[in-house]
Amino acid sequence: VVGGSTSSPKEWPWQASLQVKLKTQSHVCGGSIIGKQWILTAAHCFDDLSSPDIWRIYTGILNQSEIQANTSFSRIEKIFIHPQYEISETRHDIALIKLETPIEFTAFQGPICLPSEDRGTTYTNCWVTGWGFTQEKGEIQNTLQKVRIPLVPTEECRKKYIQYKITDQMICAGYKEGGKDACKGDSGGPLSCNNKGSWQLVGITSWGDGCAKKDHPGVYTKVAAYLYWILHIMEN
Ligand SMILES: O=C1CSc2cc(C(=O)N[C@@H](Cc3ccccc3)C(=O)NCCc3cc(Cl)ccc3-n3cnnn3)ccc2N1
Repeated sequence: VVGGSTSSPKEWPWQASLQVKLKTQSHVCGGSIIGKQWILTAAHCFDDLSSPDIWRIYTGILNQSEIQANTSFSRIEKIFIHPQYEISETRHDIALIKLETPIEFTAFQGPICLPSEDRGTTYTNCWVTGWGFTQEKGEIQNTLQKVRIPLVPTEECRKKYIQYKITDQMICAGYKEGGKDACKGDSGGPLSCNNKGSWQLVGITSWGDGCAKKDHPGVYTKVAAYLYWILHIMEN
């Protein structure tokens, strides 16, 4: 996250850190708890890391330094990639993770609501969170960062991204002057919006042209456009 600040404990209890252990272990993507056995994230996180066995899912943590050899984590039972997603494409950048065992909900880890039906609700209090870089040439942060970012109307976003396709299943967020944005390591994480006191998972951090550049908003998978897919997978 560029231009953000340090989060407090229990502020974003749905935020997960999706890590891969090969010879070494590292944070790869963010994710959001949407059920006791379910994490919603981005499909591109699994582009060449598709085996469930190499993943370690950490929930209820604020600092990466809390992760030691003896820190508990969840294993992946199954990864559901959206059927229309294509590797290194931007469309349908959404994936559901089913955990091997359900996690308990506490003040430190618990679910965020899925948005209600896509009725064009205007969200005015949206935040991006993650352990990603604070600048393009940066590094993974120890403490979970947060930044408030306004949504950008799709038509305006299309004007900024002429050479890309901004679909109706994407949502843009950013400041005209830049300076605040998601960045490397934040993808898969939540764009959380507080609507009348309840936090809703409006977007999944997906892609952008650089980080926090003027006239280059971040692009998020619009969760409301995938409600039927999400609920179908969770129910079956
Ligand atoms: O310990 C480490 C070493 S460095 C490192 C890099 C990344 C990374 O590039 N992630 C990409 C996505 C990715 C994930 C897995 C494999 C390959 C790529 C990302 O977050 N990308 C974020 C994409 C993005 C989204 C928005 Cl909304 C706005 C701006 C951007 N950015 C544009 N340029 N940089 N960020 C993830 C974890 C990492 N952990």
